[in-house]
Amino acid sequence: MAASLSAPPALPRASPAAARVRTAGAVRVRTAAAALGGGYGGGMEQFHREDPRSPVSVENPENPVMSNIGKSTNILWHNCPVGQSDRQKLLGQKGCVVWITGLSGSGKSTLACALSRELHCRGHLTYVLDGDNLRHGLNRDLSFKAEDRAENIRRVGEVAKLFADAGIICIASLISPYRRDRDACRALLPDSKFIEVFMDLPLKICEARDPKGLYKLARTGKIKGFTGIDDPYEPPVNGEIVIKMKDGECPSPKAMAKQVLCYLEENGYLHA
Ligand SMILES: Nc1ncnc2c1ncn2[C@@H]1O[C@H](COP(=O)(O)OS(=O)(=O)O)[C@@H](OP(=O)(O)O)[C@H]1O
Ligand SMILES: Nc1ncnc2c1ncn2[C@@H]1O[C@H](COP(=O)(O)OP(=O)(O)O)[C@@H](O)[C@H]1O
Repeated sequence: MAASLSAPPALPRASPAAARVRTAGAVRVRTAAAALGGGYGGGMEQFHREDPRSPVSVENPENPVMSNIGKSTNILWHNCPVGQSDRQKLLGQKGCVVWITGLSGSGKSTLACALSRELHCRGHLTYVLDGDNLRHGLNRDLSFKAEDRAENIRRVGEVAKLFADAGIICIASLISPYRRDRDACRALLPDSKFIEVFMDLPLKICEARDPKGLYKLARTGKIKGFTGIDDPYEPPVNGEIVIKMKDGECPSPKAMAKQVLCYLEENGYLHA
């Protein structure tokens, strides 16, 4: 239906790909103006996809769909002939994200490592994305104020999604204190590929552990905005897995890992 359409009058700084498709005379473009609701007039709006993030299948190379996403203009989704299901078959598992959330000191990293080890021993490919570690590199420009935590979680959600797409069991271990940010990650991973694990341990226990001495610093005002002390933690409402105390005891790292492992087994993630 777009074959009769011509390119909009002033396509801002066309990429080589855009130039290529324009000379083919069959351009469908979602412009920055259109993205803002202005459009180019002439019915360009009709070519918007409902979800500009969803992959564009370039089934008809004569008629590709150009998109503007965020600050990226004139971009085109390229499909690869080897897909997620091919990689999953190769690995004998389903790519997914095990998202571990909870207070500092609740045992997120301990569970992430124990789970990764258990899965590895059973021949499964995993990768751990640990909040502390990522803040040494990818997220080193981010602080602990709310908008930076949100950006932290957004980036890790996107990276985790790539790992899951690669067929890997990605274990993300971050405080991720705000429900909205975690839910946004869940939305990135449909088909139950986002498994939220809540470390439901009382603040008192986490604070007593205080392996890095951060709670002490927060209590004396030397760290501001510390989660659980003077910054909020919003527990999951409908998470898949809850790790909690039993008879006043915290389950051992192995027991916590087993709980998650059973979930993965029972829900078919450990088979392609
Ligand atoms: N203000 C404040 N609040 C919470 N945590 C703090 C803060 N400052 C430093 N730290 C240390 O940073 C680790 C948490 O990083 P995350 O990336 O997981 O945090 S978040 O998800 O963006 O909230 C966290 O690591 P864990 O103890 O492993 O959770 C802390 O060691
Ligand atoms: N299940 C557990 N039983 C006993 N101690 C634990 C358990 N999980 C973690 N710990 C201890 O608690 C402290 C905090 O654990 P950690 O995994 O670093 O938490 P987080 O990543 O949530 O900050 C560490 O000293 C760790 O050894």
